Amino acid sequence: MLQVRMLLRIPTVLRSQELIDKAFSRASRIEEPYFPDKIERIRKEVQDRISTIESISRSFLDRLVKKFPSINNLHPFYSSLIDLMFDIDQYKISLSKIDRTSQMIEQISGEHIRRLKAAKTVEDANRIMRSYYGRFASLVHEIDQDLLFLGKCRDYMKKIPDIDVNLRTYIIAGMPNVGKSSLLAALTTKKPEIAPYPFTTKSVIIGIAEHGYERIQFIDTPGILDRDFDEMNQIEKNAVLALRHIKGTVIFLFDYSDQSLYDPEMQEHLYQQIREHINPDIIRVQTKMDISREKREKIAISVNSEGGLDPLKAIIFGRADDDVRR
Ligand SMILES: Nc1nc2c(ncn2[C@@H]2O[C@H](COP(=O)(O)OP(=O)(O)OP(=O)(O)O)[C@@H](O)[C@H]2O)c(=O)[nH]1
Repeated sequence: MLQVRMLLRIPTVLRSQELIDKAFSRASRIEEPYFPDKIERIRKEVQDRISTIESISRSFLDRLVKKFPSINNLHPFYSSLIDLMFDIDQYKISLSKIDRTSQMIEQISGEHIRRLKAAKTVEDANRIMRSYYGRFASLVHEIDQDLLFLGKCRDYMKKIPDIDVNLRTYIIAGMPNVGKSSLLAALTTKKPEIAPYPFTTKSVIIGIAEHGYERIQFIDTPGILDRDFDEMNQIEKNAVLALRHIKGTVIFLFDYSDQSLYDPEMQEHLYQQIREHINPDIIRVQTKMDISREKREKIAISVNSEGGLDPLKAIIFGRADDDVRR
């Protein structure tokens, strides 16, 4: 939970030009009407402008460095998802460049303010101001690609679902179109998604069921084909990472109906792969009983018929210690 909150608090990432415009526009509003002596007035004005630009830009950059989570502190499910989508080394490099730029802004601001103190004429002061604006803008432009990259990371991270690692959790898995999303919808408060064709679940989806005082978490994963991890597409990899890193019991759905897109052997093989290599805590469940010719598994359900989920609910909510895990 903590990790997700961290992700949600990451501030909007401005592009360089936006940051420069923001700082310059705030600085341009500064005027010092109270100094009778012109050079003193201009000196004070330029100094205040430099300090304003420094403080606006540095507070933004420092906040980014502070609020972007350190990959090492994230729950492995999140760090592996981020790793799947982005280059983790680039993530670290971009954050450290931003940190360094903030320090350099502090340094050039100090230097220019010192030079300003020695300025004798209004022209000198204005020249120092122009030099500062130029140096500042080029420093910020240098991190434009880093800001762009981190902005994309942020947008992605905000979409990662909010998994509560403290709740009892079931992860619904199986081949495409077996009825995973329908089961999630039937067991929880999550509205069903329209899923007319395979691979419709693109990322991990969470639903919660309230049972007495307990909140039970269900995680719907994208359908997986039975192939090596390296051959999988990003969507299937999402499912495998959820299965690998989220602690919980897997509900593996078998579809033996005529509607099934995959034959029983393929489904069995995928089941065995998950049980042996990813998570041994796994329950076999046959779905779509209302349109299946025969019952092949001990737990057989249907989301479409009255009481069709009872055999599974007895296990989950009744906590019946089952002999169904093989
Ligand atoms: N008759 C019947 N149809 C079902 C049942 N469960 C799911 N379906 C249908 O099967 C189709 C696929 O269901 P989904 O829940 O989208 O399957 P999924 O496994 O989440 O699919 P992907 O996300 O694409 O892997 C839909 O048309 C559902 O309406 C069931 O118990 N009985």
